[in-house]
Amino acid sequence: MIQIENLVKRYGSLVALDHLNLNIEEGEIFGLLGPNGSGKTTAINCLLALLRYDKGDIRIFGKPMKPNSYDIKKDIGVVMQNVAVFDLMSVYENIDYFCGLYVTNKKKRKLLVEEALEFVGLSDYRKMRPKKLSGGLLRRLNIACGIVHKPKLIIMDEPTVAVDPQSRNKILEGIMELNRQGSTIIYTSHYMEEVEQICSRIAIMDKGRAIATGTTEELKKMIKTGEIILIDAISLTPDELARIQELPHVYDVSYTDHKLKIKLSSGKHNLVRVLEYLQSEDIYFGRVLSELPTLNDVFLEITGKELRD
Ligand SMILES: Nc1ncnc2c1ncn2[C@@H]1O[C@H](COP(=O)(O)OP(=O)(O)OP(=O)(O)O)[C@@H](O)[C@H]1O
Repeated sequence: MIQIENLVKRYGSLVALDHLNLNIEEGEIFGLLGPNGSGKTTAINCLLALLRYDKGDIRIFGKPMKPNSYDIKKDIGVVMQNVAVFDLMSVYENIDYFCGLYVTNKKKRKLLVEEALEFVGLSDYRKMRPKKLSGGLLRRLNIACGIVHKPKLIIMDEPTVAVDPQSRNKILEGIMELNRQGSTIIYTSHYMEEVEQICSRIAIMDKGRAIATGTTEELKKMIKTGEIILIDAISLTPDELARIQELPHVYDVSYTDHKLKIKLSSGKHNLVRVLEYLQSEDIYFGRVLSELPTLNDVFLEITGKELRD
């Protein structure tokens, strides 16, 4: 559905997109995950031909995307990072206005606006002006305006930033529902939990490049870490620490403030082996946690820095 090839965008001497390559298939919820400044919004703006770029090719629905590609644009719904609605119009009028940009038939429009209101849970707020809505409800209105015409492709740029948990869940459920109804979705975020929860495939972005692309499982298999064991309230001698380092699959051990963190590659019985060793040496310990790697670990291992700010 979308092909981005070798996309380069510079702002003066700053390279915001550095030969970005992406391939997005019909039916996906495709996540662009990256820290602030990694180039997600720039990529979206180039994709929508809102921003000129220096090099590269963008094709949507098999056709080259240009600023005047209205035949392509009519099938795209956009929910931008900054809320863009009219303060002097009510909730209903706002959604109706955006719908009217695509749908001229009044009857059909009324039906679509009612559906969008229901969909984002704003039916009871239809007469309210946007200024009276809470931050979360305002975001939901922003979404309703972007999706009301039922586009084939929906692009959402960080729609849950600074949103309360209730609205966030509503938004995430809504995105999955839109996808079930047939829309392909591109979703940018710097929240790895959200992206893991809803996206069928993810491109991890850093410094304007997609440094890894795949399903959550595929991304996690790209790194050495298969399991992380955390043990609290433990006292170890340097010898004992060295023995733990030698256990099978262990490749990194850190020990500070009586907290032990062991990184292991995937393998059966990793935790059992560690616990058996501690027991055999009569070493006391507190809480034990065994965690699977997160997308933050993927980012950390590939870039050497944390995904979180
Ligand atoms: N109009 C602009 N002029 C100059 N530099 C810009 C402009 N827009 C973005 N940049 C820079 O380009 C880089 C990529 O920014 P972009 O907004 O695309 O990142 P992002 O991943 O969307 O970040 P965020 O999550 O903060 O929105 C950043 O270093 C940013 O400072």
